[in-house]
Amino acid sequence: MNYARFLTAVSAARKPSPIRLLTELQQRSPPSLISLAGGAPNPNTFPFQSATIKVKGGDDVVFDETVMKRALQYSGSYGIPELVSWMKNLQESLHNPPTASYSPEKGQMELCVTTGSQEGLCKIFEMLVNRGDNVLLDAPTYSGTLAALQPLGCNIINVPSDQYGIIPKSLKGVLAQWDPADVQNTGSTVPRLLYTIPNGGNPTGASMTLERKQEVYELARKYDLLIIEDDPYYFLQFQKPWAPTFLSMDVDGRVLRTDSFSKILSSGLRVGFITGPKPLVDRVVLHIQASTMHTSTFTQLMISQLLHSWGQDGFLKHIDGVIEFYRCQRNAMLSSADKWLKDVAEWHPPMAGMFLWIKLKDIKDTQQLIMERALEKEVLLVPGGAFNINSSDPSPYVRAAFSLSTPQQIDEAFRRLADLIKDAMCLTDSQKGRVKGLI
Ligand SMILES: Cc1ncc(COP(=O)(O)O)c(CNc2cc3ccccc3n(O)c2=O)c1O
Repeated sequence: MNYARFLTAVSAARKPSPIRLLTELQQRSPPSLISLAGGAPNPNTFPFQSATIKVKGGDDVVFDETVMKRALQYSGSYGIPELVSWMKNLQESLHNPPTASYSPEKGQMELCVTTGSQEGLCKIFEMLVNRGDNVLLDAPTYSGTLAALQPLGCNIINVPSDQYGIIPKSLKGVLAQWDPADVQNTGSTVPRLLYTIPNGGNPTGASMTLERKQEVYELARKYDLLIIEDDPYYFLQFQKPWAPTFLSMDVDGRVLRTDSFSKILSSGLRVGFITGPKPLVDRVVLHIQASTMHTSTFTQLMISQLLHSWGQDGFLKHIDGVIEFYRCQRNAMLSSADKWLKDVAEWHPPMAGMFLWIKLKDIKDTQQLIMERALEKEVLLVPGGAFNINSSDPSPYVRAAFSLSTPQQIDEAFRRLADLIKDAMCLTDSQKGRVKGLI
């Protein structure tokens, strides 16, 4: 892979920070080293002494005075070594990436910790996307991705998809407007990136099949695309075996995968991961050095202690409990949807994630209906337009999350939604004319 062709001028210009290099060096040196180098504050001046974080059904996370001093101090930009190595081992166990055994220049699997996968996405886009670039993704998509991408001034090209994710034949059709031979030419307009959410898509709940991933990967090889596999719902797949990932089939070193602990350990701790080819992950780390320096050492140590006490088996056992919770929530939402909405809406049961993507049958655009009239009925959902490449494009969909409300609240919410839709349908034609989005 020629990774240089993917980098923006800004990313290519990034250089290692000498100070950060010293921190990495010091972290790898024996305690006998005496450093007068780093401008780090003396932790003896910090007011926090120790901490014990109680863990449900497990060993507490204990920060004694020594650990607390480390937790409160600067750390390396890749992430603290013990967390990075634990995660690398997990990625190798789960995905067995071909790149794990590659040389660095060939795209060896590298991993860095990010402050949520949102930071990972933002820095990946800023590393790869120039103004005017063509970027491929299957819309509707996560609004946070659009928020990170659109200000970069790229041209987002939609790839048709359905409840099983990207439709390979449609991707082939979109790419057919370019000649793969043009790919390496400077000034080529061939897209260089394909972004997708392969499991429990946000907002659609769609999950890609292995066959589709394989076809998409082959097209990415043909047109030399990087695949950004944004997979925060990977651990929320309701059926096993979990779908093989793009990372697991990445023989070329063309997959950048973002993972997140938000849906399984904590969203407020803000810990995510990028796994991908070393030449690209290293560039993201240079950006981290110049921006946040690193994700909070305290939260990394907290999570690392937990994961080391659990081991991979304990972690996966915890995940099983999380999956059971969301499966019950999903089933509750599906049963309430059947009960209240089947005459006025349609949907596909999600096989992962935390969202139900509901198409209202007689509504052209849900924006006004939800943002004004739903609030009167005291029910809140996200109107589908928020997930469109052009948010002002009408959307007959609403996104309903089954993560936080109880089954009883979900049932009452859908009763109110059904009420709202029927009210809207009973409007006279002239009244309908005044409510934007009604067919
Ligand atoms: C596909 C996809 N990729 C990346 C992320 C970011 O997750 P991170 O690891 O926590 O940074 C997400 C998080 N999605 C959401 C977050 C959120 C936060 C506050 C309030 C509402 C939120 N809604 O609605 C969301 O969908 C996601 O769905």
